[in-house]
Amino acid sequence: MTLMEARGLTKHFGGLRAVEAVDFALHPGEIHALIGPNGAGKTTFVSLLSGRIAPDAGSIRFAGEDITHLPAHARVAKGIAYTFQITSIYAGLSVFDNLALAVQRRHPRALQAETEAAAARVGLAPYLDQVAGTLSYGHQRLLEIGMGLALAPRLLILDEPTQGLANSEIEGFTALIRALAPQTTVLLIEHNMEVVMTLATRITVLNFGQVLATGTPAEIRRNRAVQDAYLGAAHADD
Ligand SMILES: Nc1ncnc2c1ncn2[C@@H]1O[C@H](COP(=O)(O)OP(=O)(O)OP(=O)(O)O)[C@@H](O)[C@H]1O
Repeated sequence: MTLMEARGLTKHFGGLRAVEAVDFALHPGEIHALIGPNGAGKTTFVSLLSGRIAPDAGSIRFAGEDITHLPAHARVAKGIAYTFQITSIYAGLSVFDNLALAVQRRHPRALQAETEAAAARVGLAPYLDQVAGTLSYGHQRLLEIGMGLALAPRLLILDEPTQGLANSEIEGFTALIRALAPQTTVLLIEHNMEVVMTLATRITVLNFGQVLATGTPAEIRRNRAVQDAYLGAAHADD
C-alpha cells in the first residue's frame, strides 16, 4: 500500500538533470527522510510532489489518484501540505491570524479554539498576539509547521524544518513529528543526521538527481554507496 507514488519523475533545468527518472513510494503513516548532498535535487523533487513546479516527464499518484497535472492548491485540498525552505508566513500578521488563516481553510466549527489548539501544538501558545515577523527565526519555522498542520493534512512535506532551530527546539520538533504518526504521513528533507536517524522510519538518498538508496536508518548507515557519496567515514561507524 502506498500513499504517494512517483514513477520516472524528471525535471531538467536547461542541461542540468536536477531530478532524473525517480521512482519513489511513500507508505501511509511513515516518517520518510530525504537526504543527499547539496544540489542533489531534494527541493526540486518535493516541489514536483507538491505541485510548485511541473515535471518534464513521469507521473505522481496520491491515494490512488493521478495528480501529476493538478495545481498546488488542488493538491493542498487533497491533503498534501508543504512548508518551504524559506519561511512563508505573513510577517505583518499576528501568530493567531497566521494560524487562523490556515485553520479556516478546512471550515472549522470553532475557529478561535482550533487556532489556539494549533498554536499549542507547536509550542506557540504564549505568542498568539505577537506579530509573526518579530518572532525568533526558530519560532517562525515552528509557526510555519503549525500552519501546515492546521490544514490537518494526510501528508506533510517539510523542507529542512530544523534549520535555524536551537537544540532545545529540535527536541520539541522531533516529539511533535513523532506524535503525528500514523494519521499524518511525513516526508522531510533534513540535513541533521541525528534528527534523520532518530526520527525517520525510512530514508531515501538522492545523489545527482537520482535515487542512490532507500531503506531503514540502519540499512542506509550500512550502505557503502551512501557512505561514499554522503555520510562519510565519520558516520559509518555510529
Ligand atoms: N529554478 C531553477 N533553475 C535552474 N536551476 C535550478 C533551479 N532550481 C534548482 N536548480 C538546480 O538544480 C539542482 C538541484 O537543486 P535542489 O535545490 O533541488 O537541490 P537540493 O538537494 O535541495 O540542495 P540543498 O540541499 O542545497 O537545498 C541544483 O544544481 C540547483 O542549482
